[in-house]
Amino acid sequence: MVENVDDKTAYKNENSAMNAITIDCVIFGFDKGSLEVLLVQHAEGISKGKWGLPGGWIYKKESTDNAAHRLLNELTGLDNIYLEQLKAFGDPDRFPLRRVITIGYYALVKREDYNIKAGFTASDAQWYKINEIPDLIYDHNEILDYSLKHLRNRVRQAPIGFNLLPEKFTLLQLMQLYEEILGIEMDKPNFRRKILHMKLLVALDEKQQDVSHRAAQLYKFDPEIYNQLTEKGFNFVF
Ligand SMILES: O=P(O)(O)OC[C@H]1O[C@@H](O)[C@H](O)[C@@H]1O
Repeated sequence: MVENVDDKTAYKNENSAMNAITIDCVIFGFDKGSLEVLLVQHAEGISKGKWGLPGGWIYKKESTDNAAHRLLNELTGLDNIYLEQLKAFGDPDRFPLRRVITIGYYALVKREDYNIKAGFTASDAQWYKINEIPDLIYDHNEILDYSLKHLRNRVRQAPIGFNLLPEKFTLLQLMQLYEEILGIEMDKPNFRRKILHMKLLVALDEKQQDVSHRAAQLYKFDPEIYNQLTEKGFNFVF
């Protein structure tokens, strides 16, 4: 029990906390081989007309996790997303009017599985390619950069991102997924050797269909090894 804090002070502190903590969500989407981020255009307030990450204020009787899901849903229509908390961004000058700390959340989704619809305080919601991000409000470009670095570390340690591919895929599709998320170019024979060495893939007795070039072999993930690697983690060095 904290001493010397009367009810009035506690009430004041609770109110000030509600005005000093916000949520921001970085939603990465993968679509046709390209990595994108979901942004919203503000319809009101000091950032009217500008683009930023979907986020905002937390209700008094709401957990931060619930606030993240609610805000994302109200602003963009996205629902049932697995959001992971990233970290708090607390630069004293990050918000122009007063001290506001924001809690970052992030997710990586298959774009085609979701429909976007702007609502609440957003006039528009759009996916932006990762290398075509405009100037965002407040510190949102920094939050996005931090999230991207985090995502890049994560894909080297766990088989996240694999669920962005179709059930049956070619080695080239898998390599392109890694290249796009990591923002690097890979050597195909090297990638092939290393990925096959992990025994994570099952070669199918099937080839690509309806392609103009030479049809490539199709693979799928071995679910048992996939789960083992998800639990234990790995170190993907290409
Ligand atoms: O929606 P407004 O009031 O412009 O933004 C206020 C706060 O909500 C968050 O998204 C921002 O990062 C900021 O911390």
